[in-house]
Amino acid sequence: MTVTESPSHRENVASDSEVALHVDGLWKIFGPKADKIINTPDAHLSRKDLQAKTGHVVGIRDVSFDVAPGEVFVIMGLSGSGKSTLVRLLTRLIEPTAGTVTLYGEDITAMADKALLDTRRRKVSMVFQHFGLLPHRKVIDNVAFGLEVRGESKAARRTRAQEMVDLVGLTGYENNYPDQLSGGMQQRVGLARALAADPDILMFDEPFSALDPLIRRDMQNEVIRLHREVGKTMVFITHDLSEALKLGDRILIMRDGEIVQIGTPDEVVGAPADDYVRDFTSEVPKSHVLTLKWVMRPPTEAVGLDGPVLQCNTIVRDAARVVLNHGGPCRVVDGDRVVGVVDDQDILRVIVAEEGD
Ligand SMILES: Nc1ncnc2c1ncn2[C@@H]1O[C@H](COP(=O)(O)OP(=O)(O)OP(=O)(O)O)[C@@H](O)[C@H]1O
Repeated sequence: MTVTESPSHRENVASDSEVALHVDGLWKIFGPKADKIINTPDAHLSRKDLQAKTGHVVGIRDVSFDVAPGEVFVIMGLSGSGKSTLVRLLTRLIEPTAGTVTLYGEDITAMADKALLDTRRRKVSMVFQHFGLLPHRKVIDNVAFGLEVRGESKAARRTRAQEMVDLVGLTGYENNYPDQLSGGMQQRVGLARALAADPDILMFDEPFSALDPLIRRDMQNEVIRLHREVGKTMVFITHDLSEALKLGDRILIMRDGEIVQIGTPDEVVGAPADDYVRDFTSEVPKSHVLTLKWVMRPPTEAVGLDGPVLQCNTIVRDAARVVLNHGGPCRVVDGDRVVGVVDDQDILRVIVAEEGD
């Protein structure tokens, strides 16, 4: 039988039981007496009430999650939801008030300064909205900067930096200075610099927010391509839902410093945890995100069917042509197991509902 595979990069998520990043009970309360507040009932007051009562601000409240090796994990929320605080806590650029962060088995929260610095240099790369390039250094030397800091030889860092410049499509611009490049190209330098260190994990804090929409789309595609090529674990912060849905294997949605939902794009759109997420996702073109799992009917009608067979993780839009061409019900499988059937009506229902949105 022919099985139509979903082309999604989401299949790259490691099924490995090893965890790349483990975050457990993480809190950040801003203010001089945060330590005193953490284990009291006050810690559970709303952000507004705690601030009114004590002058302290809850940045992050009891956040726990795991990121799998090779996963693209997106943290998404509106302004003030705590995204930047959370990503800074992960490498202790901000000290947590409580909780632990473990990177590939190493407890970041317990590290002494030297070990922490070493971890930041060797195991984690950050990409920020403001590229943070050194203006007096050429592209190649910006890309090599992290390698220089950690003492690699000039020849080794040149070779590595050139490979990274080529990887991000900047061949020929090695000797330019940052101000001779467009915003999109400067962010490519930022990506090359982050990858040059061969880190265990890449963290992106709203890297494309300052770019205009077309360049932004190019850069998102670039991240997808680079992820396919290098397979690194990525934590990506954004306030943009379409960016989150496009890039994320899973998405963590935050509000007021708390987790509202963690799920795959189709889970977030197909089964929003509450009205807040439902509101967020109401404008999303469902056929671009939902998989057949969400639209199929029970497999009872599958007996005796032949014709096309589709994997249940195929995006509805990608399955539409096959199903509509076939005309009748098609089997939906999970691996080899038949889990449902889908016909043209099931597909059209999603597409028509989308037109009505
Ligand atoms: N140093 C600080 N002192 C006091 N409060 C802070 C501090 N840093 C952040 N906050 C507060 O913590 C909350 C979360 O802020 P954070 O910047 O992490 O949100 P965000 O989701 O990244 O927002 P944005 O997208 O606007 O940057 C906000 O209420 C903010 O005012």
